[in-house]
Amino acid sequence: MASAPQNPTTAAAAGDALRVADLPGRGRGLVSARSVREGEVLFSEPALLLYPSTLASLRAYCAACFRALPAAAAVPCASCRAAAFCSPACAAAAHPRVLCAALSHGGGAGLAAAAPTEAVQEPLLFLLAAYSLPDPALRAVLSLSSAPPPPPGAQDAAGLHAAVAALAPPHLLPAGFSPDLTAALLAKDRGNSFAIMEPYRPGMSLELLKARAYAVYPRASLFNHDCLPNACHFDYPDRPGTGNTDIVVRALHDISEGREVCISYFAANWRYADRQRRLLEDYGFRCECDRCQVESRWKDDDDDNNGDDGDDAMEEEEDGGDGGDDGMEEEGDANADGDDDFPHAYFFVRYLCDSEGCWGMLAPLPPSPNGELSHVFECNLCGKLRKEEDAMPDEGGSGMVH
Ligand SMILES: C[S@@+](CC[C@H](N)C(=O)[O-])C[C@H]1O[C@@H](n2cnc3c(N)ncnc32)[C@H](O)[C@@H]1O
Repeated sequence: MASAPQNPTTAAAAGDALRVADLPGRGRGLVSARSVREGEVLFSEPALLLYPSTLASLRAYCAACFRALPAAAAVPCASCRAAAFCSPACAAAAHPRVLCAALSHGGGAGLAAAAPTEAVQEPLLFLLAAYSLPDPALRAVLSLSSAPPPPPGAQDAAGLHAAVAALAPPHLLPAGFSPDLTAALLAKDRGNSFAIMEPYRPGMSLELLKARAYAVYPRASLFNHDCLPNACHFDYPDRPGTGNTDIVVRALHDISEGREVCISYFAANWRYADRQRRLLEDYGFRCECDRCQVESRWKDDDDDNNGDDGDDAMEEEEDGGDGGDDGMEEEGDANADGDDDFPHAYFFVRYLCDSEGCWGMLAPLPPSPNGELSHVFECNLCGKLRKEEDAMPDEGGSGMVH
């Protein structure tokens, strides 16, 4: 398996590829402002908010850039001594100040006591990072769309608010600090955070792929969902230079001007019932995309085989969702009565990674600066590079323009 490219943002065509549009029944969305070619980088953008996924990841990764900490040369944070940086430059950049103060609380034990499980650590670390933001950035987070309220018992917003109040010095908290603001922020996290995944290394079990951090990207948060997406995102946290935590979004295939550009909020091979449940519970809408319209007519979709774990989908992309024989569709799934009932089989063959146990999406590498298409596809989860002809020996161009 070839390694992932180190500079995947090259060859973005001139001119902004996307514009924001109000779309009936979908809120805001991103629409192509011109025709887009397969593999094109639609944009890359830095995070508005970046936070460690767990307390364990705080100890393993630089608190500023989230690269793995060098074993010998890590620079401890001079204030909290609990977080560390990979270099003096990152130490100078610092880490979120409310989080830093919370890490010092109780001689360093306060945060761990308040958040004993990873399920609590993630939202608490989010809140501590969000309450560290300067006012305009906090308002930008609050301008994003909100996830629906979690089911009763799923997230204790009042308890998380009390933990922030106990851990953070009051003078560091914003004027509007309140249980309502905390609940509003948590709804933004659930609806908009992206996982920055541990990059795949050859030989690594795909089950060990975890999020090392989560990030909120203001523009990428405007992507609506489609079960047959025409774009997908990549992260390259270990690439050299600045911008290693930037999100990179690439087109899966050619997109004509005026088309909405969508990503999938979870692995694209989930079954109809699981997709609908997740989208309704975590994002508050019923999906009526072309694929769902076809699959809603299938008679025996296995509703029992869902394994949905209730995690936030956009945020928890690393969990694969379903585990085991996991409610994921196989190409030519028995649900389909025949080829006519599975018109999107092409999509699965071309864009779904075929590495064992992987559920990533394959997007073409960007066209070269002179416009030549790459014909090599990169998986956004395991990093596999696959030649186009290896997926579809008898096919020529993509044939997909939407
Ligand atoms: C990450 S935001 C996407 C941007 C959002 N539309 C906005 O106005 O900011 C997710 C929310 O967008 C809406 N959404 C996303 N995909 C949708 C779809 N296919 N159909 C209807 N609503 C959708 C839902 O309200 C969902 O909770």
